[in-house]
Amino acid sequence: MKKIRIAIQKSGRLNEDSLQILKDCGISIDNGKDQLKACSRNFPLEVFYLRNGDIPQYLRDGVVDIAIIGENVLIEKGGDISIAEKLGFSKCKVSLAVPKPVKYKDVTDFEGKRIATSYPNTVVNYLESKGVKSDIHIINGSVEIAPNIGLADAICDIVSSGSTLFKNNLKEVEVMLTSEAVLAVSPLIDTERQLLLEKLQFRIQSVLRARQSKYVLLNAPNDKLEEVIALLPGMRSPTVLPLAEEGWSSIHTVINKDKFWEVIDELKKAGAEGILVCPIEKMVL
Ligand SMILES: Nc1ncnc2c1ncn2[C@@H]1O[C@H](COP(=O)(O)OP(=O)(O)OP(=O)(O)O)[C@@H](O)[C@H]1O
Ligand SMILES: O=P(O)(O)OC[C@H]1O[C@H](OP(=O)(O)OP(=O)(O)O)[C@H](O)[C@@H]1O
Ligand SMILES: [Mg+2]
Repeated sequence: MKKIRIAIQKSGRLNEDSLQILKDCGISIDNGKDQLKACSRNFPLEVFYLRNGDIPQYLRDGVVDIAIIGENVLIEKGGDISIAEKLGFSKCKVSLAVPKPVKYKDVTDFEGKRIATSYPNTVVNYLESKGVKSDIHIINGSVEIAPNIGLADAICDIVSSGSTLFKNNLKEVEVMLTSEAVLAVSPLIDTERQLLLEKLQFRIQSVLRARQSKYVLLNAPNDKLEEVIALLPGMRSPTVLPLAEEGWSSIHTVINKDKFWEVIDELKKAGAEGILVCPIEKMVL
């Protein structure tokens, strides 16, 4: 039987979360340190540990079938490669920034300016779409220092918390794109491995759904049930079970983890007590 070949980042920001999502999908990987290739014991899958920036080419050549990679890298180097799934981690933006004291009007301010970046295609395409032509300087790391050492007038790089920009006295002036980790697919994947991809995607979707949700249990007096239930959008409708104490019920439901904090005060006001919130491991619809 063929194995599906997945590329994940060898080391860096995506490595740990990529391995974790495979683990949450019940896929165990024999992971010797410093190995470049590993196999799963319980799923027909081979893992290749590669540099993030090299992955689009491996996908294009069909050396790997799928990959976990930053969407921003696909936009820069792999416009032809399709995305099977957004994975919800490593969220960031790719933005243009200028020194804080610069008075910024609009994107035409970049006309003829020197921009340092590791994302030349992304910048050129963005500026071209606005009819702006700049002078692009490609550098591979510590991009934010470029304006301070006189190498460039502006930069384009990843922004997350904004603290790297802040430390270098820069301000974000244009957000070109938002990105997160994605599951990307080689255009050359064969039919047999496509079926394995579908199995893997089924598992990933159950894991991602579960990560977004909480299992909530609470008690409420019977005369308040309707009011409490109206506040709880569940998978279908909540389970209601009688408590040993007469006149009270226990309500069980699944709720979006962010939604829970929005309704907690209202639930208490409506008469809910003993509220328990539990993690969900997998969620199959
Ligand atoms: N500060 C950040 N916050 C959130 N996500 C980020 C951040 N920086 C990078 N990322 C995301 O993680 C990906 C990997 O970033 P990382 O810095 O680990 O690797 P790299 O140096 O770009 O790649 P390589 O593996 O080729 O050395 C980026 O492509 C981006 O999608
Ligand atoms: O807005 P922030 O939260 O400060 O994050 C943005 C920074 O994170 C990334 O660098 P990283 O730490 O990955 O270092 P690198 O340049 O060595 O890749 C990116 O290149 C930015 O410099
Ligand atoms: Mg980085």
